[in-house]
Amino acid sequence: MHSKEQIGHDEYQNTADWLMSHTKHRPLVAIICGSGLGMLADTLKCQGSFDYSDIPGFPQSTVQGHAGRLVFGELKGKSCVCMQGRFHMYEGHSLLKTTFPIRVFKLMGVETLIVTNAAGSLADGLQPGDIMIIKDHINFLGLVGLNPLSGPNDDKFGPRFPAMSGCYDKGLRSLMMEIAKQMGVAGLVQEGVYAMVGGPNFETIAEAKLLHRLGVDAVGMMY
Ligand SMILES: O=P(O)(O)O[C@H]1O[C@H](CO)[C@@H](O)[C@H]1O
Ligand SMILES: Nc1nc2[nH]cnc2c(=O)[nH]1
Repeated sequence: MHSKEQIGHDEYQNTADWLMSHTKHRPLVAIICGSGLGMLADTLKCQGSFDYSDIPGFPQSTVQGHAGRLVFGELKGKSCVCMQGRFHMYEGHSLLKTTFPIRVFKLMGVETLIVTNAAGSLADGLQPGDIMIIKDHINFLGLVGLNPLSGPNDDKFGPRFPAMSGCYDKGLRSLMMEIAKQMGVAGLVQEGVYAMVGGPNFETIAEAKLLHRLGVDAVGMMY
């Protein structure tokens, strides 16, 4: 990492404490709503929401279609927190800032993180509008050293050298497939490999061909 930026444990804790003192919800699940999925948060019951600009330490959303709001509430009886809008590196945020909310959620007791995003499909058989469940990823930024985990390690958040072989939970992936079958939309859902690039430009034709040959099924700009 070339940036010397660091965020101390206290800063994450301050934000987590502020949120916990401003909501009665104690979510175990966090959902990041990508482009086009913000309306999911509007369906939560017993809602309480905060504009990112009112939350101490939180970065700000600058992308159209990302409301910039943290919504707490119940989804099918489960307490959860939804990000209506995420932070991207192409907006000018450091990678540490793009991932800031995740560590805050961890400190609030969240155990399951569901990430969603808009992406470009490269796989044969993956049509615009289909849903791809991420089974593995290629982090092109990480491969060249641009990683939010670079810098001094905070052991309270995890080990210095985290294993990545099981980072997308198999049980949750199977559950999602099962639910798609029950809903009669299994034909629109498949598993695949996601690649993260910096954006904000979409890929050239040559880049898309290269990614496809490398085994990438969908490409996007979310970390
Ligand atoms: O759902 P999000 O994160 O916005 O994902 C994708 O959609 C936007 C481009 O259309 C980019 O922000 C890209 O990252
Ligand atoms: N990089 C990238 N991000 C996207 N977000 C939505 N579509 C795309 C795409 O085709 N490429």
